[in-house]
Amino acid sequence: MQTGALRATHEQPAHSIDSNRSFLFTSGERELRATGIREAIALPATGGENQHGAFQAAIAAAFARARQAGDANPVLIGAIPFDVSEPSCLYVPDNHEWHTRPLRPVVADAAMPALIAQKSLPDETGFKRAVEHAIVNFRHSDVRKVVLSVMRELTFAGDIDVDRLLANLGEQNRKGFQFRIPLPDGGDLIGVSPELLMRKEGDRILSNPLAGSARRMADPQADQAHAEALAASTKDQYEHSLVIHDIRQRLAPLCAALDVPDRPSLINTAALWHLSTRIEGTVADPTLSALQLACRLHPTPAVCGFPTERAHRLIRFVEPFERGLFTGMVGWCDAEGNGEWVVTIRCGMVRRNTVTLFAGAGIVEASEPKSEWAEVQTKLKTMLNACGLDA
Ligand SMILES: C=C(O[C@@H]1C=C(C(=O)O)C=C[C@H]1O)C(=O)O
Repeated sequence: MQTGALRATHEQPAHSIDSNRSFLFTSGERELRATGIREAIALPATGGENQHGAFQAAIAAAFARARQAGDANPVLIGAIPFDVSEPSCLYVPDNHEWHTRPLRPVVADAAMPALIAQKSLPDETGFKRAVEHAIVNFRHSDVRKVVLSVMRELTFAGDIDVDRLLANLGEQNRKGFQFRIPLPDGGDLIGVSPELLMRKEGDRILSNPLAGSARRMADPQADQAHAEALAASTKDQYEHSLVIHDIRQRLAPLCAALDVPDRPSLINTAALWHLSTRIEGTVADPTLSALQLACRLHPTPAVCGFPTERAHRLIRFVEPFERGLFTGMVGWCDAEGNGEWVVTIRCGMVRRNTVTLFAGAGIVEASEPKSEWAEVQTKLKTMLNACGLDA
């Protein structure tokens, strides 16, 4: 087979993964369902914005093989980690279909097995210390923002029904992008992301970064007050503006037109309010793919910090765990370059009876350790609630 060299080093042989594994990606009223693994691509996405680099060449070759095998319009679906030098988790599935999303019934949480243990890494003290460390670092360097996160490991009394958990997740944010991606170790990455990194359809592109967050409240007046306070917060506006500045800088040279609103608007999920900016444009070279453009933006200061490289170094220094796929990107694309890639947040890895959750928060000089801890706990709620648990 032509791919021999690649497979030997970076690709997971398809036969080592259960061919019945299933994939899901939802977007608005549409959902992409796929089954079976025609090919798995683990090649790191380093240089992924470059059309002629090894990564894009491997994907083009996989599409060509799928077409040769009779799939007229193959898709690529999967996830790319936060650190693009780590293996990708991408697949060309055997079969895929687009559906209109069914209206799912609310599923009773009682179906989840009992929680028997949970652990946060770092714990509250460790996280607050990391935030303080970052704030001190801002005063002595030109790093302006860093996103720090926590990992929560949950152990249940029995195996998790992934379909049931996914159905519960859908209730947390119907407007969000739901996903399920099989992991090479037999687990599944699942989540419901509110954040669109890149959508491309023909020559039109859309990116909808989020940064700046506030907790939703049960009382409508208090909820509205939280939203207004977020919109008026200088700290959150600043955090947001660093993301928009970076995305604009990266996209502008590639676009014939680019519309970046002057001020963010507010969006919400069941648990959170966010500052949001819809950046729309037209690419100058229509052959640029959604995945190339997503690789050009990733990791944005919404999940890494600013400036990117130095923030990334600070994360490696202070975070006591590997992020893996968390704060990477997840989505799909076709051989014509259309596709959607969202930021891998509000997510977890399900492996038999364990669920590993992640959440992060953007830290700037005006941040307070206590409120940043509260923010990551609120972000964990999306997945915790789907597991039938309180934060
Ligand atoms: C990192 C996460 O979220 C990111 C950080 C945000 C913030 O700092 O306000 C908001 C949305 C996301 O870009 C997460 O949910 O885990």
